[in-house]
Amino acid sequence: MKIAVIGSGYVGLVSAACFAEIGHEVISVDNDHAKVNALRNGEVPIHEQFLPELLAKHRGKGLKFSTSVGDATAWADAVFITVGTPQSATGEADLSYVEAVAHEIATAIHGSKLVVEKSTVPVRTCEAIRKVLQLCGAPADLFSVASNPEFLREGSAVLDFLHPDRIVIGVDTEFSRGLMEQIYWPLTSGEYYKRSDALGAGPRFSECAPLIVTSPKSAELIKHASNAFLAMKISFINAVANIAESVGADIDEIRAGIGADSRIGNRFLNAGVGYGGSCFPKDVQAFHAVAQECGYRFGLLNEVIEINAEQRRRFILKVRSAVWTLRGKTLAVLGAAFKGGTDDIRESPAIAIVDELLAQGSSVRLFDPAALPKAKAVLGDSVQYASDAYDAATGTDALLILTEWPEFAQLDLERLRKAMKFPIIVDGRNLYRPSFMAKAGFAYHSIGRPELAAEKSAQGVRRDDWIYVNKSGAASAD
Ligand SMILES: NC(=O)c1ccc[n+]([C@@H]2O[C@H](COP(=O)([O-])OP(=O)(O)OC[C@H]3O[C@@H](n4cnc5c(N)ncnc54)[C@H](O)[C@@H]3O)[C@@H](O)[C@H]2O)c1
Ligand SMILES: O=c1ccn([C@@H]2O[C@H](COP(=O)(O)OP(=O)(O)O[C@H]3O[C@H](CO)[C@@H](O)[C@H](O)[C@H]3O)[C@@H](O)[C@H]2O)c(=O)[nH]1
Repeated sequence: MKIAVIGSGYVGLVSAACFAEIGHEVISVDNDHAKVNALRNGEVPIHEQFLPELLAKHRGKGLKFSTSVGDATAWADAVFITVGTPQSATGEADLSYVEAVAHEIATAIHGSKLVVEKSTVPVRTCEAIRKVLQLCGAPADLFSVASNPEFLREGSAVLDFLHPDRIVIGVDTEFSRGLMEQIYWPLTSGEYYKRSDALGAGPRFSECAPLIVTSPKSAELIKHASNAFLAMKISFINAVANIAESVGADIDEIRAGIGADSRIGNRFLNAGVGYGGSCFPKDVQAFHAVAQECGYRFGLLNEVIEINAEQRRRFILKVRSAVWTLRGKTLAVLGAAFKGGTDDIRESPAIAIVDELLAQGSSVRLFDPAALPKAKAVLGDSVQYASDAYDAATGTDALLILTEWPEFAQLDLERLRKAMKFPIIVDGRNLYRPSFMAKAGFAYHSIGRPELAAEKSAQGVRRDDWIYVNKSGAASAD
């Protein structure tokens, strides 16, 4: 099958590489000429596991790059739209990029064509795309429009694409259903997983990817509802963590107790500084706007958003409690990305927290394994950039963990403690057990878990005298 993928960002590039991996001929298109040139020259614009390997394997063979939507559309059987749908000033999704691409596609529809909407969009966007294509002169009998929402997560995008929990196709013609089924057949039949070079094959994954066939409108709603539900899970556990914190209970124990109920499950119940990224914040807002437009007041989503915002504010107060006053303090910050495994800082809680710490008079020494170049682009020289976690910790009053990178959960604590002026850690991702950290000589503060005094006598532990551990989670006076 010949597939054009319009937009070579996180979703477009990963989808294009994976479509090539499962045997299709693919053109990945972007209107950013520098990006396309870089891709042609073998550069990989984003940090994503297995993406460099897939690009190297298929570049110039099953996978080509272009800046022309028209040429790629004219050549392809199916054209996937994967451009951004950012949040507009009023909360709803800004569909101007999708619309612009639809205009370009329309002019190149001369033979039978399937247009597939893969960006995250409000319900009825497929309908709108169909109208735009017709208005721009594409003959109605030559094309179909389908919805195929994408559920990949950054950091594990390639494996998520190749081993999905489900593939959702929203179709309303036999033609579009047939083509979509053909495109995903290597995954839904399990043929891909039998290949000796299949990525990520093994007992962790099922033998065939489940296919869910719906109407385009249902598919569009499935995507928004999925993201809103996952965001709700995170806000829910964060709210429970705040209650646990106020009474000295332990959110880890609570999560295990809740998650053992198979109707609930324990995934996506990690308390922390709240969700970020390019999807949840904008998609919860956009879904709320969709509900409003349908005449339904979806107040639950407002609460999800508010709890998430509150979580960042509470974290700042927690840091302030731990170091007494933020003014004049030097803080090590581990993590800039919105989550571990990615260099993406869009809507990152870490960046928002760093901004607030700076505003309240602290200095920051920042380290992230992948996101420093992107962090530099927004933070400039307002912070110092460290070469690793220990460099970041050197001479600091406290260390904050803001991103759940696996390597931040395996730090050499003795080395860290020696590097710091005072052994204080405020962990916004609950990466360590409090009892373990107390034994390692740290005043360790985390989210929704009991605070234990440092056990070892170490330089700076005398500070425990004035470290104010406020059980209600409220701020101490500055
Ligand atoms: N990032 C994720 O993890 C993820 C996962 C699932 C769904 N989504 C959704 O997928 C969509 C894309 O997200 P993303 O993170 O890949 O965005 P992105 O910003 O990383 O990439 C979008 C790309 O589209 C290109 N583009 C914009 N207009 C274009 C045009 N007219 N012609 C050609 N290229 C054009 C941009 O240059 C950019 O490279 C969004 O709707 C998002 O909500 C994202
Ligand atoms: O228990 C958890 C799980 C996640 N997070 C945070 O939630 C945010 C989002 O994480 P994640 O969902 O793993 O990353 P994304 O790459 O944004 O993926 C989400 O958004 C994508 C875009 O729509 C969807 O395709 C995915 O299915 C959906 O998981 C990050 O800030 C995480 O730190 C938590 O705080 N606690």
